[in-house]
Amino acid sequence: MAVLYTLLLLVTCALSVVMLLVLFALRRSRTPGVRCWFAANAAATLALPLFAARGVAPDFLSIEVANFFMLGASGFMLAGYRRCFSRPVPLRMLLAGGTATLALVAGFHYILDSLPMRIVAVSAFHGAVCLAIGLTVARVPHSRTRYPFRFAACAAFALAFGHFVRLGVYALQAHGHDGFLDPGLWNLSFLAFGTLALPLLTIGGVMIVYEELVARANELANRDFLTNAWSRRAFFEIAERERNRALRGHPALSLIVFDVDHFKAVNDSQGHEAGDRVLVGIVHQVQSIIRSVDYCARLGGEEFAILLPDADRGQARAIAERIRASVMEASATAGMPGCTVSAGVATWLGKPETMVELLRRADDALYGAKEQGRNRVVSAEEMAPGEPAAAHAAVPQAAVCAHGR
Ligand SMILES: Nc1nc2c(ncn2[C@@H]2O[C@H](COP(=O)(O)OP(=O)(O)OP(=O)(O)O)[C@@H](O)[C@H]2O)c(=O)[nH]1
Repeated sequence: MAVLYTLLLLVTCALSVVMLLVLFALRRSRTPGVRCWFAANAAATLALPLFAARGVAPDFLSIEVANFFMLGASGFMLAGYRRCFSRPVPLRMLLAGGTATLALVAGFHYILDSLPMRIVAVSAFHGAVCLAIGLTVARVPHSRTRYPFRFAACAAFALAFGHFVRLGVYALQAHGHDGFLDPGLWNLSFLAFGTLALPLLTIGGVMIVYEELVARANELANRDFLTNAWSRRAFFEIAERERNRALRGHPALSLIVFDVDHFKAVNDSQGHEAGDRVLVGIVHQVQSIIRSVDYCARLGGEEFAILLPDADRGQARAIAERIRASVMEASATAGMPGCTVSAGVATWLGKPETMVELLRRADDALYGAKEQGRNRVVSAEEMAPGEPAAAHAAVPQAAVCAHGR
């Protein structure tokens, strides 16, 4: 049986080495926490062979030094999770708890030699750390709906529970034993359970980092770098999704396309950087006007689209009008001299109309607004059939090509 315990400890050590290799691959993710998790597994790889060497190596090494590294491993694991979520690391508390635990371990070794009491002391520390990890993850917004977060929180709470049961069992001396490597159901179960602790918490952390990296990559792909509006690519995906939703019983779906008037003149007179600031300022204003369910996307250059789910013709026009008035007002006060926008509004005609066709109608209305003198809103319905400004037909056509419709 002693061989089985030693084997379990060495398998745990091997798992920590595997975790080190996995974490090494994440070193360039620049995610806070990865280094701490790496340190946690490195500390465990040092501690576990020392535990396994009990009876062979001097007691000081297999008890005090081994526990020193194992307590450090727990502390680094918590620090990793705290840093990962930009939460402060309770360094003083960890140091105080770790030092007190280590003092108790030494006391229950040199003064009153009691293995159960040493186990009680370390279980209290490891249990508290796991509980703190579980609470840290569970408090992250939306953690309940995201699998990696649920996984890490459940693992941490289960491990905390296991440590506290272990503490209780040894505190009550429910099971008599003479040594760490004694054969016994409790010993074996706790050791087998403990084997999973660090790997489980590391895997939870790695899954969270992976999820965050995917979210970051999506954000980069879907957002316009300058204005943080949705990108053109994301716009067509969102538009298709909203059209499908509209087909399922929410038929009111409208689109505003707007464009900054004489923007070339802004660039030419005030410089490209000032032009950039104008674009950012306008999107900022639009975001403060539209509803949380609406989507503002940059189609290219100084042309933007706003998709309005559950908005009929009148509501869409009212929102476009508010945007136009707000930009004009800001142009007088907020460092965007002479800046106005023209907008075209179109409301989805139902099943036969594709999003590209809707965009074409909104675009035609926009160019109608430009032709009528700019700084105004025109609805697609106001345009006579066949009126689309031929000079601008190339823009929607480009969308047709890009999206295969
Ligand atoms: N600063 C800045 N300028 C841009 C950006 N993208 C496109 N532009 C400029 O936007 C201007 C668009 O000019 P035009 O297409 O002639 O349009 P306009 O001057 O706004 O005229 P109308 O739309 O007819 O009112 C060009 O000068 C482009 O260089 C950008 O990201 N930043």
